[in-house]
Amino acid sequence: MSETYQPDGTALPTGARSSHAETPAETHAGAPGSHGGAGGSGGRGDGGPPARLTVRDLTVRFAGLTALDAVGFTVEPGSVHAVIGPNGAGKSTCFNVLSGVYRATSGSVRFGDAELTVLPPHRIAALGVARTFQNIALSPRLPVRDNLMLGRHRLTRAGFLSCGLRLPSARREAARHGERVEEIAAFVGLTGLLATPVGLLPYGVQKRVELARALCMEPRLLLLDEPVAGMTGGERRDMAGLIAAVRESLGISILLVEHDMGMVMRLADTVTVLDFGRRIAHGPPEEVQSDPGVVRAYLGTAGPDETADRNGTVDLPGEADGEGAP
Ligand SMILES: Nc1ncnc2c1ncn2[C@@H]1O[C@H](COP(=O)(O)OP(=O)(O)OP(=O)(O)O)[C@@H](O)[C@H]1O
Repeated sequence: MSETYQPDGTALPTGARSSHAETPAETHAGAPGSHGGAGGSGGRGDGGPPARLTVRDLTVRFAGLTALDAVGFTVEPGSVHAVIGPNGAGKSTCFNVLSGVYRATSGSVRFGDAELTVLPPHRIAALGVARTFQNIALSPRLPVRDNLMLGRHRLTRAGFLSCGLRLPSARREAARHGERVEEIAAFVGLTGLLATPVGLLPYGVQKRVELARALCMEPRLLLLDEPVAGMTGGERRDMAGLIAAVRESLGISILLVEHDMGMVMRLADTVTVLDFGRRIAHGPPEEVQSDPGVVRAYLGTAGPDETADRNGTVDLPGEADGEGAP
């Protein structure tokens, strides 16, 4: 891992944006890293400046099926960008290409100066791209602290031998990572739960642990795959507030796939809508919401009585219940 570690010790960028300040960061326990991080191993993923993500002509084919068809969009540094669309639209495929799990058939994904389509997942993570999953991917028997420490793994400089021998340098580094984990746990509201096995926590709290683990990677770009799926109304509100705080306090760019339209409309600066692998709309949430093509994609062409077509879980644009409100 040593080649991926950047001991820059810098703070994560503090967010300067305020257009979505409905949920102030003060509701969380301070921004981790906004006061210098936890020492040398607490630096941002690659020590570089916030980077733009540019997706161009991205195409993915599986045998005879085109899951993504020349899709393009840009995620500006420090912004929240949502990718939405009915079931099977290609959202997860897009995320899987961005994180290196799937190979693109053609097209380009640039993150800063790096071309992601040629990199394996661990190299993409090393550039500061962290991901959470639709289904929780944590170790349920391990306490929250250990799950978060796993997020620090790629930032660890000490080698196998020095860790095994418990050399002072390795101990110091482990202590710094431990402090950083505690800072991030406090920010996410998990301080009292660090010793609790993840499997014993309510679902909504587990989702927060997942987000905290992604933050432990010191990302510059967070890919959140349906972060409020399966949550209660209260849990959704908490998570929406937390995502807003991550952006406001840390300035991390966020790319979000989410079916909760209330949450998308309130959190996102820009929305890209996919349908059958094609981009059918793109722009600010309020524009996209009233786009006839988008309404048609969600409703189906047969009319509003057939709202349960491809899309049993999605609130239709304009019908958000506000549960996702930060
Ligand atoms: N590994 C794969 N092999 C073959 N087909 C796939 C694979 N992954 C996705 N697909 C197909 O690609 C299309 C897009 O799927 P994808 O999961 O990206 O859609 P989605 O928008 O994320 O849907 P959902 O909202 O239901 O998660 C679907 O037709 C799906 O069946």
